[in-house]
Amino acid sequence: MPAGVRVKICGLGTPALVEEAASAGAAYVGFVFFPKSPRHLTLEAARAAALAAPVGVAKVALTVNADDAALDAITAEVPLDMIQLHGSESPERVAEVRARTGLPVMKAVGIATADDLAALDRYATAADQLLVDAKPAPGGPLPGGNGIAFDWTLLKGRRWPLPWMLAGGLTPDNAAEALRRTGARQLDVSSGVEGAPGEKDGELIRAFLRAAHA
Ligand SMILES: O=C(O)c1ccccc1N[C@@H]1O[C@H](COP(=O)(O)O)[C@@H](O)[C@H]1O
Repeated sequence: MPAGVRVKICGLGTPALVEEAASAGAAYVGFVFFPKSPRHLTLEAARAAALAAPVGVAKVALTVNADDAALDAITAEVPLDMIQLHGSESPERVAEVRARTGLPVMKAVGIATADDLAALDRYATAADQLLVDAKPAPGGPLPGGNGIAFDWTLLKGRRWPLPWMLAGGLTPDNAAEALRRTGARQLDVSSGVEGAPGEKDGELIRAFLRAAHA
């Protein structure tokens, strides 16, 4: 198991869960701003949760094709360290968001087949990090957070000149295998540490972090 693995726990909704994730060793905590998601937060709730993050734990806002007004409202209210773009934002839009917010941007790309990997290269100069996630089923309500894994063998021999995270269907039971099989040094998990959609489970969060850091 590689040392120094960094884990993002996404879709946290309360200060207590942020504290729990941080004390279990999360490097990033994620807050979802997407009304169709069961993890969507009001600005007020996100602010309270973000303020509970200890120094050194990166606070990430997840948005999906957010316009400037939405980004301005989020960044004005919530103390943040990174923006995660999880929609169909172009490389140009990634650069705009980076310039507008003054924050590093992580761009998510959905993978189902080898053909999807080319999209990652398009963001290599615009984004600060890449998030390699499973592609959602066609017509699905959420572009992520679906608990679906993709074929990790597609990543064999693939590397990018910027930090990247693996996401999609990760759980405490498959985190170690995911690290081993993909060479990822960062993992992002949401539904795999929930007891029900949108309901984070402290024991699952701790189990995931134990598995990733073992
Ligand atoms: O978590 C959500 O509700 C969500 C909504 C819209 C876009 C992305 C979302 N989550 C991200 O999806 C991946 C994978 O999640 P999962 O572990 O398979 O549930 C992860 O990067 C989340 O940040």
